[in-house]
Amino acid sequence: MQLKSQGTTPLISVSDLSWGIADKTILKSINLQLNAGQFIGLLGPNGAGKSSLLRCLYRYLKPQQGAVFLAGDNIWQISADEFAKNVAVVLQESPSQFNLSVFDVVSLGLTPHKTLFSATNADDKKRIYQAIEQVGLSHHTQQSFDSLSGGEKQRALIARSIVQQPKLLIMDEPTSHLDVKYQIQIMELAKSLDVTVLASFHDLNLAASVCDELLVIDEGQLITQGTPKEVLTEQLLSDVFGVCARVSAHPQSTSFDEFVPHITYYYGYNRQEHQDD
Ligand SMILES: Nc1ncnc2c1ncn2[C@@H]1O[C@H](COP(=O)(O)OP(=O)(O)OP(=O)(O)O)[C@@H](O)[C@H]1O
Repeated sequence: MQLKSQGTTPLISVSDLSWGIADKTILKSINLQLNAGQFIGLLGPNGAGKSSLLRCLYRYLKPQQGAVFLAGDNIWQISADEFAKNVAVVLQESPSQFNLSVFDVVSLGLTPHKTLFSATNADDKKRIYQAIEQVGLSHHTQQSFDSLSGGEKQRALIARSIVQQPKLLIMDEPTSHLDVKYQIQIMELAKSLDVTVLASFHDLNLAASVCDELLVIDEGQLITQGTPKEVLTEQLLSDVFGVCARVSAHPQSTSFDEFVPHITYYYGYNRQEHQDD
Protein backbone atom coordinates (compact mmCIF):
# COMPACT_ATOMS: atom_id res chain seq x y z
CA MET A 1 0.00 0.00 0.00
CA GLN A 2 1.33 3.44 -0.94
CA LEU A 3 0.80 6.40 1.32
CA LYS A 4 -1.65 8.96 0.00
CA SER A 5 0.00 11.83 -1.84
CA GLN A 6 0.75 14.65 0.54
CA GLY A 7 -0.62 17.78 -1.16
CA THR A 8 -1.81 19.94 1.70
CA THR A 9 -2.17 16.97 4.06
CA PRO A 10 0.14 17.35 7.07
CA LEU A 11 2.88 14.75 7.27
CA ILE A 12 1.77 13.91 10.81
CA SER A 13 -1.58 14.64 12.31
CA VAL A 14 -2.37 13.69 15.90
CA SER A 15 -6.05 13.73 16.71
CA ASP A 16 -7.40 13.70 20.27
CA LEU A 17 -4.70 11.26 21.38
CA SER A 18 -4.76 9.91 24.93
CA TRP A 19 -2.55 7.18 26.36
CA GLY A 20 -1.99 5.89 29.86
CA ILE A 21 -1.07 2.93 31.96
CA ALA A 22 -3.42 1.19 34.42
CA ASP A 23 -5.67 3.97 35.70
CA LYS A 24 -3.13 6.77 35.07
CA THR A 25 -3.64 8.95 31.99
CA ILE A 26 -0.23 10.10 30.80
CA LEU A 27 -1.04 11.79 27.46
CA LYS A 28 -4.23 13.82 27.51
CA SER A 29 -6.22 14.61 24.36
CA ILE A 30 -3.30 15.78 22.24
CA ASN A 31 -4.02 17.44 18.89
CA LEU A 32 -1.23 18.61 16.65
CA GLN A 33 -0.08 18.73 13.06
CA LEU A 34 3.44 18.62 11.64
CA ASN A 35 4.23 19.74 8.13
CA ALA A 36 6.82 18.10 5.91
CA GLY A 37 10.26 19.63 5.60
CA GLN A 38 10.46 21.05 9.10
CA PHE A 39 12.84 20.40 11.97
CA ILE A 40 10.55 20.19 14.99
CA GLY A 41 11.65 20.12 18.62
CA LEU A 42 9.61 18.51 21.39
CA LEU A 43 10.21 20.14 24.77
CA GLY A 44 8.89 19.63 28.27
CA PRO A 45 10.08 19.01 31.82
CA ASN A 46 11.04 15.56 33.13
CA GLY A 47 8.05 13.25 33.11
CA ALA A 48 6.00 15.56 30.86
CA GLY A 49 5.29 12.75 28.40
CA LYS A 50 7.77 13.44 25.57
CA SER A 51 8.98 9.84 25.18
CA SER A 52 5.43 8.53 25.54
CA LEU A 53 4.21 10.82 22.77
CA LEU A 54 7.12 9.88 20.49
CA ARG A 55 6.45 6.17 21.19
CA CYS A 56 2.84 6.69 20.06
CA LEU A 57 4.14 8.38 16.90
CA TYR A 58 6.61 5.62 16.02
CA ARG A 59 3.98 2.97 16.69
CA TYR A 60 5.55 1.44 19.78
CA LEU A 61 2.52 2.41 21.89
CA LYS A 62 -1.08 2.25 20.74
CA PRO A 63 -3.20 5.15 21.98
CA GLN A 64 -6.28 4.31 24.02
CA GLN A 65 -8.13 7.18 22.43
CA GLY A 66 -7.61 9.14 19.22
CA ALA A 67 -5.22 8.40 16.37
CA VAL A 68 -1.99 9.33 14.62
CA PHE A 69 -2.11 9.88 10.85
CA LEU A 70 0.94 9.71 8.59
CA ALA A 71 0.25 11.62 5.37
CA GLY A 72 -3.45 11.03 6.01
CA ASP A 73 -3.25 7.30 6.87
CA ASN A 74 -3.89 5.97 10.36
CA ILE A 75 -0.50 4.51 11.34
CA TRP A 76 -2.13 1.39 12.81
CA GLN A 77 -3.82 0.69 9.48
CA ILE A 78 -0.68 0.55 7.34
CA SER A 79 1.68 -2.44 7.23
CA ALA A 80 4.75 -2.53 9.48
CA ASP A 81 6.97 -2.48 6.37
CA GLU A 82 5.20 0.50 4.85
CA PHE A 83 5.50 2.31 8.18
CA ALA A 84 9.23 1.49 8.43
CA LYS A 85 9.81 2.81 4.91
CA ASN A 86 8.45 6.13 6.07
CA VAL A 87 9.51 6.56 9.69
CA ALA A 88 13.02 6.05 11.14
CA VAL A 89 13.83 6.26 14.82
CA VAL A 90 17.02 7.16 16.72
CA LEU A 91 16.80 6.69 20.48
CA GLN A 92 18.91 7.96 23.36
CA GLU A 93 20.25 4.54 24.33
CA SER A 94 21.75 2.42 21.57
CA PRO A 95 20.94 -1.24 22.21
CA SER A 96 23.85 -3.68 21.73
CA GLN A 97 24.21 -4.74 18.11
CA PHE A 98 25.87 -8.03 19.10
CA ASN A 99 29.17 -7.39 17.42
CA LEU A 100 27.71 -6.21 14.14
CA SER A 101 30.03 -3.87 12.25
CA VAL A 102 29.10 -0.28 11.46
CA PHE A 103 28.49 -1.40 7.87
CA ASP A 104 26.08 -4.13 9.02
CA VAL A 105 24.16 -1.80 11.35
CA VAL A 106 23.80 0.85 8.64
CA SER A 107 22.68 -1.82 6.15
CA LEU A 108 19.75 -2.64 8.47
CA GLY A 109 18.18 0.56 7.15
CA LEU A 110 17.53 -1.31 3.90
CA THR A 111 15.39 -3.98 5.58
CA PRO A 112 11.97 -2.41 4.94
CA HIS A 113 12.87 -1.99 1.27
CA LYS A 114 13.91 -5.62 0.76
CA THR A 115 12.07 -8.88 0.42
CA LEU A 116 12.99 -11.71 2.79
CA PHE A 117 15.70 -13.37 0.71
CA SER A 118 16.92 -10.51 -1.49
CA ALA A 119 20.67 -9.96 -1.22
CA THR A 120 22.43 -6.63 -0.81
CA ASN A 121 23.35 -5.53 -4.35
CA ALA A 122 25.98 -3.10 -5.64
CA ASP A 123 23.59 -0.12 -5.52
CA ASP A 124 22.68 -0.94 -1.93
CA LYS A 125 26.34 -1.13 -0.95
CA LYS A 126 27.01 2.22 -2.62
CA ARG A 127 24.15 3.76 -0.66
CA ILE A 128 25.47 2.29 2.60
CA TYR A 129 29.02 3.56 2.02
CA GLN A 130 27.70 7.00 1.02
CA ALA A 131 25.63 7.26 4.21
CA ILE A 132 28.62 6.22 6.33
CA GLU A 133 30.70 8.86 4.61
CA GLN A 134 27.98 11.48 5.09
CA VAL A 135 28.13 11.02 8.87
CA GLY A 136 31.94 11.02 8.89
CA LEU A 137 32.46 7.39 9.89
CA SER A 138 34.31 6.07 6.83
CA HIS A 139 37.32 5.13 8.96
CA HIS A 140 35.07 3.02 11.22
CA THR A 141 33.16 1.05 8.58
CA GLN A 142 34.37 -2.37 9.74
CA GLN A 143 34.61 -1.51 13.45
CA SER A 144 32.11 -3.22 15.73
CA PHE A 145 29.20 -0.91 16.51
CA ASP A 146 29.37 -1.71 20.22
CA SER A 147 32.95 -0.40 20.43
CA LEU A 148 32.06 3.06 19.04
CA SER A 149 31.90 6.12 21.26
CA GLY A 150 28.45 7.51 22.15
CA GLY A 151 28.64 10.21 19.50
CA GLU A 152 29.85 7.77 16.85
CA LYS A 153 27.00 5.38 17.68
CA GLN A 154 24.47 8.16 17.21
CA ARG A 155 26.07 9.05 13.88
CA ALA A 156 25.97 5.40 12.76
CA LEU A 157 22.26 5.25 13.64
CA ILE A 158 21.66 8.42 11.64
CA ALA A 159 23.48 6.76 8.72
CA ARG A 160 21.10 3.79 9.11
CA SER A 161 18.20 6.27 8.93
CA ILE A 162 19.66 7.86 5.78
CA VAL A 163 19.75 4.42 4.13
CA GLN A 164 16.17 3.84 5.28
CA GLN A 165 15.10 6.96 3.31
CA PRO A 166 12.21 7.86 5.62
CA LYS A 167 9.87 10.81 5.31
CA LEU A 168 10.08 11.36 9.07
CA LEU A 169 13.03 10.89 11.43
CA ILE A 170 12.05 10.68 15.11
CA MET A 171 14.83 11.24 17.66
CA ASP A 172 14.22 10.78 21.38
CA GLU A 173 16.82 12.76 23.30
CA PRO A 174 19.53 11.73 20.85
CA THR A 175 22.15 14.00 22.35
CA SER A 176 21.72 13.65 26.09
CA HIS A 177 24.90 11.62 26.67
CA LEU A 178 27.04 13.59 24.26
CA ASP A 179 29.53 16.36 24.84
CA VAL A 180 28.64 19.79 23.57
CA LYS A 181 30.49 19.46 20.25
CA TYR A 182 28.74 16.18 19.41
CA GLN A 183 25.38 17.60 20.51
CA ILE A 184 25.70 20.39 17.97
CA GLN A 185 27.20 18.08 15.34
CA ILE A 186 24.43 15.45 15.61
CA MET A 187 21.69 18.05 15.40
CA GLU A 188 23.28 19.89 12.49
CA LEU A 189 23.76 16.55 10.73
CA ALA A 190 20.08 15.68 11.24
CA LYS A 191 19.11 19.14 10.01
CA SER A 192 21.19 18.76 6.86
CA LEU A 193 19.22 15.67 5.78
CA ASP A 194 16.38 16.10 3.34
CA VAL A 195 13.85 14.75 5.81
CA THR A 196 11.34 16.00 8.36
CA VAL A 197 12.77 15.62 11.87
CA LEU A 198 10.94 15.45 15.19
CA ALA A 199 13.40 15.41 18.11
CA SER A 200 12.98 15.76 21.86
CA PHE A 201 15.39 18.06 23.67
CA HIS A 202 16.35 19.08 27.18
CA ASP A 203 18.80 21.73 26.01
CA LEU A 204 16.44 24.59 25.18
CA ASN A 205 19.18 26.74 23.64
CA LEU A 206 20.18 23.95 21.28
CA ALA A 207 16.51 23.45 20.36
CA ALA A 208 16.11 27.19 19.73
CA SER A 209 19.08 27.24 17.39
CA VAL A 210 18.25 24.21 15.22
CA CYS A 211 14.44 23.95 15.20
CA ASP A 212 12.00 25.62 12.82
CA GLU A 213 9.16 24.84 15.17
CA LEU A 214 8.76 23.78 18.80
CA LEU A 215 6.11 21.79 20.64
CA VAL A 216 5.91 22.06 24.41
CA ILE A 217 4.15 19.49 26.54
CA ASP A 218 3.61 19.47 30.28
CA GLU A 219 1.78 16.90 32.39
CA GLY A 220 0.76 15.08 29.23
CA GLN A 221 -0.87 18.08 27.59
CA LEU A 222 0.23 20.13 24.61
CA ILE A 223 0.88 23.61 25.96
CA THR A 224 1.95 25.43 22.83
CA GLN A 225 3.35 25.04 19.30
CA GLY A 226 5.15 27.68 17.26
CA THR A 227 8.50 29.10 16.19
CA PRO A 228 11.29 29.26 18.81
CA LYS A 229 10.72 33.01 19.03
CA GLU A 230 7.00 32.54 19.71
CA VAL A 231 7.41 29.67 22.16
CA LEU A 232 10.51 30.38 24.25
CA THR A 233 9.29 33.31 26.29
CA GLU A 234 10.36 34.14 29.84
CA GLN A 235 6.77 33.50 30.93
CA LEU A 236 6.75 29.99 29.46
CA LEU A 237 10.12 29.15 31.00
CA SER A 238 8.71 30.16 34.37
CA ASP A 239 5.29 28.51 33.97
CA VAL A 240 6.38 25.21 32.42
CA PHE A 241 9.99 24.71 33.47
CA GLY A 242 9.87 26.59 36.78
CA VAL A 243 12.98 28.64 36.08
CA CYS A 244 13.73 32.32 36.12
CA ALA A 245 15.51 33.26 32.91
CA ARG A 246 16.17 36.08 30.51
CA VAL A 247 15.54 35.57 26.81
CA SER A 248 17.63 37.66 24.43
CA ALA A 249 18.73 37.44 20.82
CA HIS A 250 21.46 34.89 20.17
CA PRO A 251 24.60 36.75 19.00
CA GLN A 252 24.36 34.87 15.67
CA SER A 253 20.77 36.04 15.09
CA THR A 254 21.90 38.58 12.50
CA SER A 255 23.78 36.00 10.45
CA PHE A 256 20.78 33.60 10.73
CA ASP A 257 18.64 36.54 9.53
CA GLU A 258 16.00 35.85 12.16
CA PHE A 259 15.56 36.22 15.91
CA VAL A 260 17.02 33.12 17.55
CA PRO A 261 16.20 33.14 21.26
CA HIS A 262 19.04 32.64 23.68
CA ILE A 263 18.19 31.78 27.28
CA THR A 264 20.29 32.91 30.22
CA TYR A 265 19.25 31.19 33.43
CA TYR A 266 19.35 32.87 36.83
CA TYR A 267 20.60 30.73 39.70
CA GLY A 268 20.29 30.81 43.46
CA TYR A 269 16.66 29.94 44.25
CA ASN A 270 17.61 27.04 46.50
CA ARG A 271 20.26 29.06 48.31
CA GLN A 272 17.62 31.72 48.94
CA GLU A 273 15.14 29.09 50.19
CA HIS A 274 17.75 27.66 52.60
CA GLN A 275 18.59 31.12 53.91
CA ASP A 276 14.90 31.61 54.69
CA ASP A 277 14.76 28.35 56.76
N1 LIG B 1 5.31 2.04 30.95
C1 LIG B 1 5.07 2.92 31.92
N2 LIG B 1 4.58 2.53 33.12
C2 LIG B 1 4.32 3.43 34.10
N3 LIG B 1 4.51 4.75 33.97
C3 LIG B 1 4.99 5.20 32.80
C4 LIG B 1 5.30 4.30 31.71
N4 LIG B 1 5.77 5.05 30.68
C5 LIG B 1 5.77 6.32 31.10
N5 LIG B 1 5.32 6.41 32.38
C6 LIG B 1 5.18 7.64 33.17
O1 LIG B 1 4.65 8.63 32.32
C7 LIG B 1 5.20 9.90 32.60
C8 LIG B 1 5.80 10.48 31.34
O2 LIG B 1 6.97 9.72 31.02
P1 LIG B 1 7.85 10.04 29.73
O3 LIG B 1 9.02 9.12 29.76
O4 LIG B 1 6.97 10.02 28.55
O5 LIG B 1 8.28 11.53 30.05
P2 LIG B 1 9.44 12.41 29.41
O6 LIG B 1 8.86 13.77 29.17
O7 LIG B 1 10.05 11.73 28.25
O8 LIG B 1 10.44 12.47 30.64
P3 LIG B 1 12.04 12.69 30.72
O9 LIG B 1 12.32 14.08 30.22
O10 LIG B 1 12.30 12.57 32.18
O11 LIG B 1 12.70 11.62 29.90
C9 LIG B 1 6.21 9.68 33.73
O12 LIG B 1 5.58 10.00 34.95
C10 LIG B 1 6.51 8.20 33.65
O13 LIG B 1 6.85 7.66 34.91
